[in-house]
Amino acid sequence: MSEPRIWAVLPAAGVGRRMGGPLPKQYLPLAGRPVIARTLDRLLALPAVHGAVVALSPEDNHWDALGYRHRKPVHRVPGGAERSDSVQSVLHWLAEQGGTRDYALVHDAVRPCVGMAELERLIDRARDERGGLLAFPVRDTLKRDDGDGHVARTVDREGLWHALTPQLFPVMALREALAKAGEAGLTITDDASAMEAVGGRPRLIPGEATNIKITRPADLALAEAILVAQGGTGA
Ligand SMILES: Nc1ccn([C@@H]2O[C@H](COP(=O)(O)OP(=O)(O)OP(=O)(O)O)[C@@H](O)[C@H]2O)c(=O)n1
Ligand SMILES: C[C@](O)(CO)[C@H](O)COP(=O)(O)O
Repeated sequence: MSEPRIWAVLPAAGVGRRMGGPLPKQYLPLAGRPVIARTLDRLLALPAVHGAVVALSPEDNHWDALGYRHRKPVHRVPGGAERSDSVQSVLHWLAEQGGTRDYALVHDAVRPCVGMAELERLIDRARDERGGLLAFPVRDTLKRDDGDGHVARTVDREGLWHALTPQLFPVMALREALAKAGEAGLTITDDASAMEAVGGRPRLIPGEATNIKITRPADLALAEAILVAQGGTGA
């Protein structure tokens, strides 16, 4: 029997409401190369990653124009209404293609600054049933508001982490967890929260604050500065 493979799973079917503008943010140029192409380049550079599956909006008319090519396989599937639906669509496809023993390395298409060291750390430490996610501890003092623009109290930040992507889980376990969370009507903003909802305790693997998600316009300049600092703006 062949070894289980790791697939990069890229939810890329969002419209970028907070970014605004006509072009979805995953296709915006970042230091001269589209965001999604930079993200794919980094994930596919990992020897442990077999290939990628990208979830695109059914209305997407930008992917083909991108002409993304790689020596590893890159597949596309239709995404869904929510990020979790897009991830689920990829997992269904992988299961249908015989990937029931494989792993999903789920990564936002709009996190192009993910570093090779943190990627390798996640794969080294979380390639098992428990799985894991990149994250970093909350550094700032946290305030709870009173709903009227004033501080109600300061929140203890001890033990709180920012959840990043990638997040690494077995394809079938994540598929089942997302289905159960959906049936229960839970709001699932990341893949780990679906695993948690069915009793999982994913590993927190130290990630970098530079692994930002491009969400708002100012994030583009920040991402470019991070790429320059990493020495990684080459197209
Ligand atoms: N129905 C959706 C919604 C989001 N995503 C993807 O999930 C990632 C993280 O989501 P987010 O930053 O929230 O992207 P958008 O949904 O595009 O942004 P916004 O919430 O501002 O509209 C992005 O790569 C986005 O394309 C997806 O595949 N399918
Ligand atoms: C998946 C994610 O990027 C982890 O931080 C995040 O949960 C997406 O959150 P958003 O609020 O939908 O942008």
